[in-house]
Amino acid sequence: MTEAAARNVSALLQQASRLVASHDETASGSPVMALARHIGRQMAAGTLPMDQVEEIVRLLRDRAFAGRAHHIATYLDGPDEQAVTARMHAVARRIVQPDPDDSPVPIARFRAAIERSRFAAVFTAHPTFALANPVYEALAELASTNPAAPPAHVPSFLTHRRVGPPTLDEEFTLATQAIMRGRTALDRLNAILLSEARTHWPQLWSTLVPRPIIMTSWVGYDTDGRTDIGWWDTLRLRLRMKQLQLGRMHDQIKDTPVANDLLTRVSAALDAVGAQITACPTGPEPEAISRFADVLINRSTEALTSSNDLAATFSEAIDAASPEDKMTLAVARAGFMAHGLSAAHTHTRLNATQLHNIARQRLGITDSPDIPAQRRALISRMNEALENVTPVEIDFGSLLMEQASAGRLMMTVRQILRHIDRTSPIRFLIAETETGYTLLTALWLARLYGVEEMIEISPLFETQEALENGEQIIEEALRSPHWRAYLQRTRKLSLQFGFSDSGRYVGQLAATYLIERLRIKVCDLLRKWDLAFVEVILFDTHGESIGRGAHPWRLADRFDYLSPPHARARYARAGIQMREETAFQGGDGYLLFGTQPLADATVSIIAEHAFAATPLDRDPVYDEPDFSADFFSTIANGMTGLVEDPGYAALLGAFGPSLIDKTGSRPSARQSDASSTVTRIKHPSQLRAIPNNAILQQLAWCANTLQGLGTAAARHPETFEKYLAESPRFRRAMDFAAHALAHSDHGVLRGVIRLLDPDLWLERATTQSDPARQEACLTLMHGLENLDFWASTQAMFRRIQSDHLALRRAWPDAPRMQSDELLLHAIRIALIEQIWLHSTKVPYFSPRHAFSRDVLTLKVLCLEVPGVLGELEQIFPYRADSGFDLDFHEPHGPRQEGTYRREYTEIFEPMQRLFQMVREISTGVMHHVGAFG
Ligand SMILES: C=C(OP(=O)(O)O)C(=O)O
Repeated sequence: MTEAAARNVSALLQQASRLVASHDETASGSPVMALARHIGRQMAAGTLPMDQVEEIVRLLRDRAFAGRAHHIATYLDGPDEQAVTARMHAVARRIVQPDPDDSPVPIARFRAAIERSRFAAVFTAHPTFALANPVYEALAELASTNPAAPPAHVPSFLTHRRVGPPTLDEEFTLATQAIMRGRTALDRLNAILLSEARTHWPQLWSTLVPRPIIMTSWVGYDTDGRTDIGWWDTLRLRLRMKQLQLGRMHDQIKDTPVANDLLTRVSAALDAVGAQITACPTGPEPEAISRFADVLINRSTEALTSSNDLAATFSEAIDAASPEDKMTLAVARAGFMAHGLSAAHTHTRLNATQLHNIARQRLGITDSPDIPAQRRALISRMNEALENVTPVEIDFGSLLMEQASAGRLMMTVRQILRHIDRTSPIRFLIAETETGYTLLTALWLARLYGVEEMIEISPLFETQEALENGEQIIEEALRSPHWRAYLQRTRKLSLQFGFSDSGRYVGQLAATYLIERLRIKVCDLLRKWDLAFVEVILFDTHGESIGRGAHPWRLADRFDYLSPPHARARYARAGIQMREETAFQGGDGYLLFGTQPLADATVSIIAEHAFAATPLDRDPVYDEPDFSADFFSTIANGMTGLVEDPGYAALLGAFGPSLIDKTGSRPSARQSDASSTVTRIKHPSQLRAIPNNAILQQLAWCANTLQGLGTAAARHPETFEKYLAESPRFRRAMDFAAHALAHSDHGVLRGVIRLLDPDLWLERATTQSDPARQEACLTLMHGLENLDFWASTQAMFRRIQSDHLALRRAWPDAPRMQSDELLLHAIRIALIEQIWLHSTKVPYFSPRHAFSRDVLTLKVLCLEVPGVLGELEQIFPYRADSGFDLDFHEPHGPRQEGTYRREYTEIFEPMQRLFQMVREISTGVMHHVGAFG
């Protein structure tokens, strides 16, 4: 860093620290705005040139990056090799000997404990791939070195941003790299479980096939709200998973001489699967599909269609192996049998409306499931359909012709189960389920295609309606004899809870309370319907950030927060088996599997959680259910009020979306079958949860974690304080609020809102003596008047701030944003102002298509800078076209090159650089928050 930049950054940091120290919640102006103004003036005066700003931003970003690396290490309690091994051994010993003063359990009990999958890590492609891949890698590497403090030196990258959003294939590659590390960590755990067994049961241990923890993926199979994944993509990626699984096993056993038969079989299967992948179509082309069908179907025996096909050969090889090879083979078998013919299990997903569509098309059911009064009739019609349905055989031609997306997905599932892997069940997740009718429709469709026994139909509870009425939804289905028979046969009930969608509507803290309540009610329901023998699979799709339900400080706490010990104990007491599943989401979540030491540490903590004893511990918060109900419903009221506040949508839609890069192949808005895209956000539901939350983080107000909390705390100040100190469950929830407060600042939010206020620009125009500058401020004032964000955002700010003041009164020592982060925000406000002001210097141009001067102003105010610069490049071409150098069959004459070079160097290029820094700051903010979205 240059000396001048270093001087500037230290002066700015001092100012930011003074702001933090002043704790001035009540200041009527915005101190952050004052800092931003100071930066802006220095930039305009040239005492803080752009290259220094860039240096300062990178410095602050790198410090945040170092802090994040350290945070990941502490999140995993230090990925230290010895500690991880010790943790895994302790788990194994506890299973063998739950009571250290008693003798070991019989092998049958040990077998029952480890041969049941009790936890799944689900790798999802949620779009949180916010950083460039080498930056993620560096972050994981630094975290793996287990620094006792944030590292002093970090790799210097010009930018932490991606070049562009990842494609589905890239997401798949990143997911499978993480999954493979997870599998290696599972092997390590399984080896420890087996060696512990060997010391107790030297003759029998090698008959054990542990699978307590498994890996699962939905990358390529989750089609909820996206129309860009064709069934051929799903099949191709599913075959790739098979190839990875077989290849992995091949490598594990290739040096064990007794496994020759096995190796020959696996090599042949790999050849066949390779050919199937090569033949995969890339679109709905009948001839290509017919060729694919030939290879897929006619080589399926060679490619293996069940892991059981290898069971006998595996056992023979293990029996014949040397003691050392026995362990190698037993571990390989465990991983293979636990996952079937895939590197990870398969979760597919679609939206409830897609199922309703197919029922309308095929069964003529036109009533709307959204109208409660019509549901009883709908359900009875679906029961009739279930009664009368006759399974149909399909081929790829049927799939090719199918128009309904739900039909296509179920047929794809059928083809996987028929030709790729017959014995591994497939999860069928249904987003936005709000009625039991949806579940019965899925069952009807599964029965139609003959896959009922092999799919795990799972509602996803994520809307407010679903969280509040989840038990009625399940009971609606349970009243159907078909649904009960389905549960009895499969002996499983799968449920999914969406933490971020629910959190953004009712508030993150209220959502987890509702989810916990629902979990307990499901336990009661199963007993009521004599289905306590059914295993309950609870899949939590939380993300890595607090806004998406991830505990901010420790992975162990994250598990206890998602799945509170109290609820687990209720299941244990009712004798109901439970499998927990938890999401590791694309980009951020894969970091916890980003190197082998991190993956090992993560799996060891999962193992500790999965085998933790579940006594019905006394947590005082459960003694006062009235307090919890009132406290969390006050939060829900506060948040639902905010969600409906037009100022909130205006805030999210103003320039928030432009602060973040596109971070995945999934669109930011839910798409429907009849896809439509939203231009201006009128309601938060027009955004998906991740961008919604990411925008809040960038605007420095984690509203979805904080809103309503102040009012709730103010209603019960003493109880609030008491539970903060005494209740682990309550304390964990408040850790979310603490983290949110550490990364929220009312001054920044106020600053952003003030920026959108035409009054501010009028005031600035009034104080300007330079007529050009005055005109510039007035242009921005008019533009903001047209956008009309100001009145509603200011009203919304009053709502937020009054709740916040109540929270600070109830919790005076709650954390605050620190100076580095505050300074990043202040710089960004200054940069935004500079971009806006530069845009007013664009010379007159006649409107081109729909792009006029007014449109330019509006788009720049919403920071749609790349699009605007693209248009301006057409209007003011400043680059010579290489075509001008062609031979035009006369002597080469002069070219009027660079006509608009001045505009380029004085307006467009600075705007471009400023905007790049605006987005670079976003990566710094993300490092502080510890996640995207
Ligand atoms: C399931 C969720 O994510 P999404 O629906 O955005 O995939 C959620 O966590 O709310």
